Amino acid sequence: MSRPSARLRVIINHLDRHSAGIRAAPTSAQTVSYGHPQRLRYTLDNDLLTPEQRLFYEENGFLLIRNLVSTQDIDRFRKEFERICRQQIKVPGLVVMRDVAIAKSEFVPDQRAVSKVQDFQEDPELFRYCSLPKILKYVECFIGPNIMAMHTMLINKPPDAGKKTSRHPMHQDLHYFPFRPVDRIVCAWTAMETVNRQNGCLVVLPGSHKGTLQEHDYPEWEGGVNKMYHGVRDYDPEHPRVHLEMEKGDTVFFHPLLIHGSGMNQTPGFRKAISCHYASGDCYYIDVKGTTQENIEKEVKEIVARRHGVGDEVTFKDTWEIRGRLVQGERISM
Ligand SMILES: CC(C)CC(=O)SCCNC(=O)CCNC(=O)[C@H](O)C(C)(C)COP(=O)(O)OP(=O)(O)OC[C@H]1O[C@@H](n2cnc3c(N)ncnc32)[C@H](O)[C@@H]1OP(=O)(O)O
Ligand SMILES: Nc1ncnc2c1ncn2[C@@H]1O[C@H](COP(=O)(O)OP(=O)(O)OP(=O)(O)O)[C@@H](O)[C@H]1O
Ligand SMILES: O=C(O)CCC(=O)C(=O)O
Ligand SMILES: [Fe+2]
Ligand SMILES: [Mg+2]
Repeated sequence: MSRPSARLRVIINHLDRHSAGIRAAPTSAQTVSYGHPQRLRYTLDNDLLTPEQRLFYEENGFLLIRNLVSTQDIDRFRKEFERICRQQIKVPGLVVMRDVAIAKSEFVPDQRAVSKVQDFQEDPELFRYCSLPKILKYVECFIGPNIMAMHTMLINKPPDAGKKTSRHPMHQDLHYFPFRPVDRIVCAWTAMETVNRQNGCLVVLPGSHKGTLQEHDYPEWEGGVNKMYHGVRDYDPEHPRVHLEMEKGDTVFFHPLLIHGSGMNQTPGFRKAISCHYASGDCYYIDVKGTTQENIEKEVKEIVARRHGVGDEVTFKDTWEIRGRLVQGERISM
């Protein structure tokens, strides 16, 4: 086997060939602090990723690690989710979402109708996922040692009710985030059971993380679209895509500009996954006024106003600052 440094050089040469003219010339400060100036842009120097894994993330915007989270942990997360659905515990701040096809029907929804819980940062059992050392070791490779858990979800994709509302339109997660820099944000998404095309696995557009943030809107889907499920406008269904079929415990890390979605669940089971979006403790908030993110800011503020009876004094930034939790290192500017 060749020495890692030699293999890394091969990767850097490869990246140079493929990105000539795309990246700005590095400043001398960047040359000093990174060693591989601006070439390995999406990953940081670390002892965990192989050069091949680094190159894969650099080029594709995601990295799939098989069998990362133990069956025991996942079974505990599932039990806790069931306790929440049965309303045996109440978690402050938790958002429980039902599929729009069920929410809008006469049918009185029982616990099986929960399609997603979000913001479980106050549930110690579910939040354990966000602090798992094996997850954080990977997260550190992308965003560095100061790690904030910004957004948490357990997705329980329901059997499609016949209107294709169980789909998640193609989107970039950055659309929802008023913080930067973009390359110091990463999502960890773990399959809680076999996830395949039948039950609606993640679908990604490899390399789309190298683009910019696109305009997002509700897709024009006949059967309806779930609240806040914006999709990239002018999505081209012909674009090459990859279906990420995963087994229980497999975990994918992906960049917030990676265009992704998930297909409909054509099985009778509820497809489960748990995820957390992390940002570096030295990220900073931006004002989204005048940007494509204005529409999601408006919607979030309306929901917060309705739920908490507050007005304009609660900002988009506030809603993120309140939810963010430090899981490693220092909270510097978040
Ligand atoms: C990277 C990451 C950030 C990306 C994402 O997370 S994308 C998805 C983002 N999703 C969210 O943030 C969750 C948003 N959902 C929520 O906040 C809630 O579930 C709400 C939609 C506000 C509903 O909550 P809640 O008020 O408790 O429910 P209610 O039963 O009282 O319903 C109030 C009105 O909302 C409607 N509704 C409920 N669930 C959905 C739905 N899934 N899609 C569309 N409309 C829905 C419901 O029918 C009702 O409408 P009206 O009867 O007032 O017309
Ligand atoms: N018009 C559209 N706009 C935005 N996203 C779309 C559109 N059509 C499909 N998608 C998205 O593309 C992804 C794949 O959807 P689809 O329902 O075809 O699933 P699939 O996994 O390809 O299923 P199958 O195996 O049946 O082809 C999902 O994220 C879906 O929401
Ligand atoms: O689990 C899924 O279907 C993907 C959800 C997703 O991408 C999101 O909520 O941002
Ligand atoms: Fe997403
Ligand atoms: Mg399809």
